[in-house]
Amino acid sequence: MIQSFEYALPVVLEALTLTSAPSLDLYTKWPRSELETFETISVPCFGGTPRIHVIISKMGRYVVYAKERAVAIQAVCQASKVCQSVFQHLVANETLTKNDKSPVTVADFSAQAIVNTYLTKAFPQDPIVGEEDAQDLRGESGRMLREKVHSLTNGVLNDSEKLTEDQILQAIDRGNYGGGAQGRHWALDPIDGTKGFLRGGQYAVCLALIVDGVVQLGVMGAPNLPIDAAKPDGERGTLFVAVRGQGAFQRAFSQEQETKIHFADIDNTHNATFCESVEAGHSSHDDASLIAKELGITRPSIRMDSQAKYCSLARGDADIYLRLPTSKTYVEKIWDHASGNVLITEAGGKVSDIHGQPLDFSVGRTLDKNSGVIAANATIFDSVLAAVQKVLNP
Ligand SMILES: Nc1ncnc2c1ncn2[C@@H]1O[C@H](COP(=O)(O)O)[C@@H](OP(=O)(O)O)[C@H]1O
Ligand SMILES: [Mg+2]
Ligand SMILES: [Mg+2]
Ligand SMILES: [Mg+2]
Repeated sequence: MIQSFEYALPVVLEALTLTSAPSLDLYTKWPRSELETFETISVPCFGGTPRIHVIISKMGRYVVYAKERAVAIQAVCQASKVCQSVFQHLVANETLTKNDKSPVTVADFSAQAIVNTYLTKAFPQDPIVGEEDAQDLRGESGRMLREKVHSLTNGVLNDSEKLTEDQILQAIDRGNYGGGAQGRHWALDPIDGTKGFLRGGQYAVCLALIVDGVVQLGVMGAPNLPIDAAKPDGERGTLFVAVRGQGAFQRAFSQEQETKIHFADIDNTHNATFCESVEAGHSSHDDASLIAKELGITRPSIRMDSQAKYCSLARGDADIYLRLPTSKTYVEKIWDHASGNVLITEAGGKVSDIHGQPLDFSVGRTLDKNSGVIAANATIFDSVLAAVQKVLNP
């Protein structure tokens, strides 16, 4: 614990100069009395130097989110490991069909148990909105799955962190928070794109920190995404990180050095590439092709599962993401978009729903006030929105 302002100041400045101006603005608002709540931790840092010490605050408002960033990265990396190993050994009875007919696997449950365990250890007061719950793992009918999730989860946690079956069920069910507009909570999709995961396509472990209804931090692990889209057969396993006001970064799973990422330069939609879900039931392919025509796009769409689409845009592999409603009743979930949302804005993009409204993460577990999603480079966003509105006439 650092007690003295004089000692803390240079280290605070060192930490803040690593980030962009908004964080420096935060410093000026920092009440002197709160300096006593700082602690020093070691985190992977941006571009080059392997590790530095930074100061963090335990007070929600004035943090640079250094500890949150480091913990989220560790949790997502460990959960991604489980997904990778499960994929190689998944057997038929390790996948269930949920009430909404969507699939869930032992990897989804284990990834949620792992991330929630790390979050709870580091931030015991923070509630979590997680996609899965442990209902199907309880009782005699859930025994086989429960045992499998138990061994997978403990396979990743180190000796001092090992959990009993009951503790694993509790960890998963810590994701039952209702969300809302006040305070901090995490949003977790342990595997986004479970269908992609099952077919060997793209999927992502997606974790976001939401504070007073606004996404502040997003970390995504995409185990099947090539580190360089220009080398599709090259190394796979890419981690994406964004903190509001501090930029967007990617790194390989295999190393800690991060690279700053940004949308591709584009000023005309004719030259754009757009991406959409593989599943026509998640986003209307027919409407997307009409919108593409309206925008003068000639390149075929990139169909990709999961929030890897947001990642692809953020590093310039594609320019537009269209998620166009296929039914009037489906409501998007916050865990399907929270981490992608901050990644897009930090990489120079804009996100809205089909009405042009920002995604509202303050209304609970769902994006109840929104319909569909559009993301694009800020330079062409207005043209894309206009085309969406012309075609859908929402
Ligand atoms: N009718 C629907 N419309 C839009 N999204 C849907 C949907 N049914 C399911 N989804 C969501 O689509 C997500 C996958 O998105 P994508 O098509 O971009 O890969 C799923 O996440 P999970 O795989 O985490 O369940 C699920 O939450
Ligand atoms: Mg699901
Ligand atoms: Mg999802
Ligand atoms: Mg999921």
